[in-house]
Amino acid sequence: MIRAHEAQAIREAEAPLLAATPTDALMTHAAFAVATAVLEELDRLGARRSGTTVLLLVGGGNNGGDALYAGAYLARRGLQVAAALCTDRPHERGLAAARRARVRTHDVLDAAGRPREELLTVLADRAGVWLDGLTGIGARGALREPLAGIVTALADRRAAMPDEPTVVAVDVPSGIGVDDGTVAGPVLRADVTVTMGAAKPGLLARPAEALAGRLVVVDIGLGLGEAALARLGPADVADLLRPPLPTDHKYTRGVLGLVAGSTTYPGAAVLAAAGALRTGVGMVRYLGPEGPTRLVHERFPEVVAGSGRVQAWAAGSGVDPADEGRAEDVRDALRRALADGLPAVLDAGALALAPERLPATVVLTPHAGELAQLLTERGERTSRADVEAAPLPAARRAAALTGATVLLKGATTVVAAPGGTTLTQADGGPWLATAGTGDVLAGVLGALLAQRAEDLAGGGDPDGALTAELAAAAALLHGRAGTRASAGGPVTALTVADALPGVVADVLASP
Ligand SMILES: NC(=O)C1=CN([C@@H]2O[C@H](COP(=O)(O)OP(=O)(O)OC[C@H]3O[C@@H](n4cnc5c(N)ncnc54)[C@H](OP(=O)(O)O)[C@@H]3O)[C@@H](O)[C@H]2O)[C@@H](O)CC1
Ligand SMILES: Nc1ncnc2c1ncn2[C@@H]1O[C@H](COP(=O)(O)OP(=O)(O)O)[C@@H](O)[C@H]1O
Ligand SMILES: [K+]
Repeated sequence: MIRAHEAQAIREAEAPLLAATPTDALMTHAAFAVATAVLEELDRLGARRSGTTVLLLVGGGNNGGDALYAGAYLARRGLQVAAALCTDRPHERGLAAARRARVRTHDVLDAAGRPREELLTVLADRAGVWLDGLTGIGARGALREPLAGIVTALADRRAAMPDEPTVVAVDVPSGIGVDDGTVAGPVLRADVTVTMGAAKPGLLARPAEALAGRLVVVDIGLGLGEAALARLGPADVADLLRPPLPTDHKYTRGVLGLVAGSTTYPGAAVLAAAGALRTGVGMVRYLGPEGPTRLVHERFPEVVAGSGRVQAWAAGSGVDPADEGRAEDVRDALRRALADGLPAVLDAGALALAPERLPATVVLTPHAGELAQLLTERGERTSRADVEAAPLPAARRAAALTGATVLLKGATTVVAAPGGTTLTQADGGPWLATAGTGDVLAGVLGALLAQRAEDLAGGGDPDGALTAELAAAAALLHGRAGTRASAGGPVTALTVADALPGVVADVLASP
C-alpha cells in the first residue's frame, strides 16, 4: 500500500525531528536520496556519469535547499553541476555546500527580478538532467512569476530539444496542488519524483499524477498518523478477498442480485454478470426482461433468473432511467438493499434514481460526466471538465453530499468514502476506455461486496472505510484484467472479464 499525507501533516511530523536533529540533517538526508535517484536514473538510461551535466533549478525555500545539497553530492561523484538560482534568497547553507563542491551557480533573475531567458536557455540546453527544486510542500496555489515564466520557458525548450533532458522533481513537481492533485498553472513534467517522508495526495491523483513520473518515496523517519489517501497493491487486495473455504457452499460465498441491462442495452446484463462470476461469487441472481435474460443464459447458464435471498446488489448498468419499467426494477432493488441493510453498487442509470442520502455501504460508480450531473442535481453546478480538473475533490464532495461511497472512474480511479477514507488506483491502461468495461467493473465490485457482506450488512462499516477498500480492490482487479487482456493491444469488455480469474489467482498468490 502506498500511503499519502498532506503537506500540513508532513510539517507536523517533521517539527519534532527538526528540533531533535542537527541543522539540515533531514535536508541532507533528503538530498542524498535525490542524488541517488539521479544516479540510478542515469544508470537505467545507460548514460555516463562523467559526461552528464545536471542543472539545479533552485527556488527560495527548503525545496531549493534540497536541490543544492543534492547538487553538491552529484558534483562530488564526478558530474558537472550547474545551479540556476531562480530566487534572490537561495538556501544559504545549501548554496555554500554546493559552491564548496564546485557547483557553478548562476543568477537567472535580473535586477528587476525577471528571468534572463538567454542564460536560462544556455544552461538548460547544456544539461542532460534537470533537477526541479523550485517549490515543494510550501507552495500555495499556481506558480507565480518569475517561477511561472521560468517553468513555461523550460517546458517549451524541452519540447524543442533533440534529446530531451531527464527531469527529476524534488518532493513534488513544482506547482502541483500538493494536497488535491490539481494543476492550476505551469508545471514541469517530471520523469522521476523523489518525495520526502511519504507520498503526497497530489502525486497519486490526476491531473498532477500524470506529471510526476516514477515515484520514489524516501523514508526520513517521520512519525506520521493516518494517511489522507492510499493506493492498494496486490497484497492488500489479497487480504480483502475472501477465497472459498472447504466448508463453504454457494450461499455462504455470497449471492449477488443483479439488475443490469434492458431491452435497449441487453449486453450490459452479460457484461456485469461476467464481471461478477469471473471475480467469484456463490451465485448471481438476475432480474430483468426476457431478452437480456435469454442473452445472459446463452453465455452463463449458471445464472439464476428471478428474485430470492441475496447478500449484495448491483444495479443500473445498461439501464435508461427514462425506461419506467426498468427504473422501477432498480428502485425496487435499492429499496430492498436499504431495508435489508445490504451493500450495493449503483452504476450508470441507477445514479439518477438514487435518493438524496444513502448509507456508506452503497457505492456509486460514476464516470466524470455522470459525477458532474450528480453534483449538479444536488445543487452544485459542475461540468465534466470541472470533474476532470479536480477528480479527487469532486469524488470527496459527492461522498459528503450523498453519504454513499463514491468510485469515480477514469484513467486513475478515485474512491471516496463519506467518513474520509480515500483511495486512488491506476492499474489499467487506456485500452480500457471502451464501451462496456464499466459494466464489468460493476459486476466485479458487486462480487466483492457479496463476498464480504457479513462485514458490511446491517450497519457494519458506517463510515465506508471497508467499502471504499473493496471498491479500490475492484478497480485494481479490473485494471489488471484490462492489462492482461490487452497485452499491448485493444480489448473488448468481455475479454477483460475473461482475464479476471487469472488476475484473482495472481493477486491471491502475491507476497
Ligand atoms: N523542513 C525540512 O527540514 C525538510 C524539508 N524538506 C523540503 O522542504 C520543502 C518545503 O520547504 P519550504 O517550507 O521552505 O517550502 P518550499 O516548498 O520550498 O516553498 C517555499 C518557497 O516557494 C515560494 N512560493 C510559495 N508559493 C509559491 C507560488 N505559488 N509561486 C512561486 N513561489 C512560491 C516561497 O516564496 P514566498 O512565498 O516566501 O515569496 C518560498 O520561496 C519540502 O517540499 C522538501 O523539499 C526536505 O528537505 C526534508 C526536510
Ligand atoms: N484512459 C483510461 N485509462 C485507464 N482506464 C480507463 C481510462 N478511461 C476509462 N477507463 C476505465 O474504463 C472503464 C470505463 O467505464 P465506463 O465509462 O462506465 O464505460 P461503459 O459505461 O461504456 O462501460 C472504467 O473502469 C474506467 O476507470
Ligand atoms: K519541486
